[in-house]
Amino acid sequence: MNVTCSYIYLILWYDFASPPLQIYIFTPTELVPDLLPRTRRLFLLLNPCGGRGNAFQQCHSHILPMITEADISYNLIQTERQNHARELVQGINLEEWDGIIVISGDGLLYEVINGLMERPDWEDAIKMPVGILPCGSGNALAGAINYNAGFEQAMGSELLLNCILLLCRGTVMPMDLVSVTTCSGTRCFSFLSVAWGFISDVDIESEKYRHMGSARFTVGTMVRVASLRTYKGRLSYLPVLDGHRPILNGPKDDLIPPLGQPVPKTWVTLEEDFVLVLAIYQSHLGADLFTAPFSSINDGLIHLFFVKAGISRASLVRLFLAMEKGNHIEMECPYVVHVPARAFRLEPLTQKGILTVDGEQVEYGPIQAQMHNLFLYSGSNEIIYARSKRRIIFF
Ligand SMILES: Nc1ncnc2c1ncn2[C@@H]1O[C@H](COP(=O)(O)OP(=O)(O)OP(=O)(O)O)[C@@H](O)[C@H]1O
Repeated sequence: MNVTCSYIYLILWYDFASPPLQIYIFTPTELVPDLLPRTRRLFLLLNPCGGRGNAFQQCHSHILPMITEADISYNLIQTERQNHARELVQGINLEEWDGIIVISGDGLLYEVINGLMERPDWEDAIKMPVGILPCGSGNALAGAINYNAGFEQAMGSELLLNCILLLCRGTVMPMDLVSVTTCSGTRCFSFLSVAWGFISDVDIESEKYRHMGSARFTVGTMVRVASLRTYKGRLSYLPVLDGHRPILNGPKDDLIPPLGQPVPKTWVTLEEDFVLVLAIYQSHLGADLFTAPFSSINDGLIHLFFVKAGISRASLVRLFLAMEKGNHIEMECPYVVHVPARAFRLEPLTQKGILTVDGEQVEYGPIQAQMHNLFLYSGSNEIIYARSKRRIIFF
């Protein structure tokens, strides 16, 4: 049969971006390679020091065989130091890649997103899909992606396998991105959380137990519960009054006045003794911490949680245990408050403390943040992609 002339060619392939199955019917006289979907090219960044330091082994035993099978081509670079990934993404040619994937914890993705935003062509750079294959300690974004994709909550290799499958499948979806300004005026971009008090203390103080993997947080929690501290601070936020998202014009912070100027009168301000303040925009704070069950990857909301002083140690432990399955919301503990917001400002009034953005320690002092729903760096499954004004992820 001469297929190059008088027959209609029926070519079936799976279009990963528009499930389920798409049928493409061609009536050409010739099959040309341009008509077939191009092999995806991914820029893989591996942190050999993330989590228990086994990313390299996971890469060779699971990741590379599966993505090769999925006909994805890649360049794999092992990061050599902190901020290496940030520098690398500032220099890449965007045209050459279909996505940047970190094989690490959330910290490396934080570097990648901020590296992209620091480029002079950030408006194009941020359209680059990004993704995460969890090989860190907390793996919060991977936990959120896994949940969003409908998988059972998973940890370790199971979570990694789910995420590799989603990457191979290749769907993209939008994700929220928040700009955070610290006391020196430095601005960074955050996809996960801002934390102060108990959570950031555990995160940073448990670095010394890094060899334990995610168990480091359990040990850190116990240590911190034993010497429970409270922090005085002022928390102001712009509440969500209607169901609509504000119309924002790019990454200019148009909801928050500069630090040092008072917040608008429409904001709510409270001064308290806090055990913790957490602003989270994903469902998970760690792969096994289902902190904001009502949150979705692109709901445009900052979920503000705070725990007030007065909570007993036992209640705090119960809170974190229930959080594993997301049942802490039903506890209705009077010391625990949740408010959805568009923007917030946190002014610590206690002299010493730890503040983190996406689990990374930042300078201590007043900090504020706002949601940018025009640049949604999707995290959902694997790859985040910004299409025009929205950021989308590959599943
Ligand atoms: N070669 C390297 N040596 C030392 N540190 C590195 C290297 N490459 C990257 N890093 C740094 O390691 C830090 C932690 O990385 P990562 O987030 O991947 O792991 P994690 O902290 O164990 O996981 P998670 O953030 O999910 O808790 C990042 O801040 C990153 O800058």
